[in-house]
Amino acid sequence: MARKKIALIGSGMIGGTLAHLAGLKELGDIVLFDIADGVPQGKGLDIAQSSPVEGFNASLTGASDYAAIEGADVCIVTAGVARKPGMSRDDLLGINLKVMEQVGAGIKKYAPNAFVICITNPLDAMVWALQKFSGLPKNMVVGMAGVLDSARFRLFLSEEFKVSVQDVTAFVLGGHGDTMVPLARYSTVAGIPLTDLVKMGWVTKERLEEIIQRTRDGGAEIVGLLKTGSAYYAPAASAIEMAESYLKDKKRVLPCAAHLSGQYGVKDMYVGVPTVIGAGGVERIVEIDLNKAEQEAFDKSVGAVAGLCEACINIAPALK
Ligand SMILES: NC(=O)C1=CN([C@@H]2O[C@H](COP(=O)(O)OP(=O)(O)OC[C@H]3O[C@@H](n4cnc5c(N)ncnc54)[C@H](O)[C@@H]3O)[C@@H](O)[C@H]2O)C=CC1
Ligand SMILES: O=C([O-])CC(=O)C(=O)O
Repeated sequence: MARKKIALIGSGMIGGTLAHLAGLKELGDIVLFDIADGVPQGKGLDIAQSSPVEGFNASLTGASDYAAIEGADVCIVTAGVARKPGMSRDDLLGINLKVMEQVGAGIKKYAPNAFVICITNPLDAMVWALQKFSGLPKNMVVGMAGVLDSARFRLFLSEEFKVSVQDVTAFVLGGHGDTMVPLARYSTVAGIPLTDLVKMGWVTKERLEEIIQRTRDGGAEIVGLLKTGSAYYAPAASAIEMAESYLKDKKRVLPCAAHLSGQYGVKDMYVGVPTVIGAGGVERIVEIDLNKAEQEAFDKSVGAVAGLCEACINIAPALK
């Protein structure tokens, strides 16, 4: 069986890490694309030279011409700019929207059958715009954020409880911004909801709220430490988990920014919700029951994303 083809559009910090992980996991042959000529070629060659040592088989090439992504099975988009200390993700909207227009045209022309995972920020608005610019089916274009935000929540919880990260599950819904909604009721340690763990005395409500706030600020915490850009190891690992679920038809239940057409009362927007990712792309949107407080927090987050989509339409009226 021929290998799958994975196109990485944007070969910066996340793009390079994606290429390394996709190689190590033998997900397929990898094409790195970037407008910075030499960077995708250099990173591709460097990672290819690690393959004899690591023992993986994959071709890694770099390109600055969209023709190189022709026939890709998966495209992972990180093209654009990342924030620096003092900026919010939303400050990136204007510049990254223009990048999404170019990327959308490239994917439409050369990889119309791909499963597309957008990572570029502000995530929910950028994936929404990318789907429209590319014209690909809505179930084949998805945004990565919930897996990362949930991974951060899981890590912080595992450290608090001194248990394995493997035994902690978490769901973070809503937009990938300050209004994201980490759901205590649907996050568990070995199947026990956090709300029960509060009753069992494992953690106080106040401490749990601190952990939830740290999760919401997870991206900013790393931007503040790095000073030159934002997180890339965990974001890359999260997108690879999504790509693998598609390529291997694993049907993982993962929180992703997915196109909603009435689910959760939301129409024609991308917002983080639990999804099933398999060979059919986003095969299902899982509609969980939200209590009043959870619904209010989700609605507030949806409102923030709607504002960003409006801002996109003001810049690019064709998105309407
Ligand atoms: N969704 C999420 O959870 C996360 C999103 N991000 C976002 O991912 C994006 C990428 O982050 P990094 O890889 O750290 O940034 P980076 O700056 O290291 O890489 C971005 C790359 O995009 C390239 N690029 C710029 N304009 C382009 C264009 N028109 N066409 C093709 N390539 C272009 C640049 O040359 C650069 O190599 C940022 O917008 C960042 O905010 C970062 C972490 C998590
Ligand atoms: O914080 C940022 O700018 C990058 C990001 O989205 C994250 O790490 O969650």
